[in-house]
Amino acid sequence: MNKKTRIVITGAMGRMGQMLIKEIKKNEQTCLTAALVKKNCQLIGKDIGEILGIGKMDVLINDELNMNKKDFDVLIDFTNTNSTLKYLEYCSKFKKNIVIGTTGFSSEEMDIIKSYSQDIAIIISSNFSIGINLLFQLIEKTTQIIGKSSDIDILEYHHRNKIDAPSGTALAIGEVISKVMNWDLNKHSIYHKKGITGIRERKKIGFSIVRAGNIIGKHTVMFSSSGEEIKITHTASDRISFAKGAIQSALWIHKKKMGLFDMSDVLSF
Ligand SMILES: NC(=O)C1=CN([C@@H]2O[C@H](COP(=O)(O)OP(=O)(O)OC[C@H]3O[C@@H](n4cnc5c(N)ncnc54)[C@H](OP(=O)(O)O)[C@@H]3O)[C@@H](O)[C@H]2O)C=CC1
Ligand SMILES: O=C(O)C1=N[C@H](C(=O)O)C[C@H](O)C1
Repeated sequence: MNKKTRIVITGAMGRMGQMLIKEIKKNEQTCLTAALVKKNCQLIGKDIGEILGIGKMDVLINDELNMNKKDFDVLIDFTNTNSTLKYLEYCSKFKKNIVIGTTGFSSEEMDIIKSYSQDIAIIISSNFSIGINLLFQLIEKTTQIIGKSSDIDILEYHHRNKIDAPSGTALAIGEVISKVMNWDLNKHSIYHKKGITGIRERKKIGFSIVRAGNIIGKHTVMFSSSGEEIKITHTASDRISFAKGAIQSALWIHKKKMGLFDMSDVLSF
């Protein structure tokens, strides 16, 4: 019988961490070997399964990845940028592959992540849902056809607790559009407008951001041209869509030796 892929989850008590652990428990191809939380968390030493109400998993909540390299195959991280880079360093040291879901990295931090991919295999994706990765394809095609004759806006909506903006997904959509249009996204973006802003500039992508309630994640791309408007929207109604994609990615990257990949490699779109 094939061995299960042994997974470490960081940010175990986070919104994504909890969803990932629940899905790992259900998946016959995976098992959880560590559930990591911030230092001095009150839950350290307790069984993660019992805390999440899904039955004892014999994995005690911990704040240190003090395992030697034989204890896990892949680490999945949905925490914050500083924490992710710490775990990435650990994975590189012990030649363990990593799935990164955390968003909000600077371009310098992305360069650091890329440098580690010479030693280990890394999957990083701002959005592990299949739907958003399909949307990337739809946006690329739409931009090729009507990008030159449209004002293009990206509207993203998330829960009130999201600490980064715009979303990683919105930026990824912006990069898809910029690549087609041969633009530098940093120079071709418009953010919140206030006061007498003047007429909208052409050749710029407008970003609009909403943080409210418990919105899981919604992204709308709007192409407005004279006489018509096209809107393409993806709505995530449950974090399970992200968790399933991240776990599929962990299974995919388990045996890879090195390299930097994203969800489109896993889906082989
Ligand atoms: N790529 C994708 O498909 C998706 C990406 N995301 C991204 O994932 C990230 C997390 O999102 P979400 O789960 O909603 O956020 P949460 O804040 O709910 O979860 C993050 C968790 O990480 C914990 N944490 C912080 N530092 C450390 C550390 N050093 N070691 C271990 N745990 C730590 C936090 O603890 P504490 O609360 O005590 O600070 C928290 O429990 C965000 O960047 C978000 O944008 C989210 C959904 C999908
Ligand atoms: O913080 C979230 O919740 C999400 N963040 C990701 C992003 O920044 O794009 C993905 C998803 O939209 C949910």
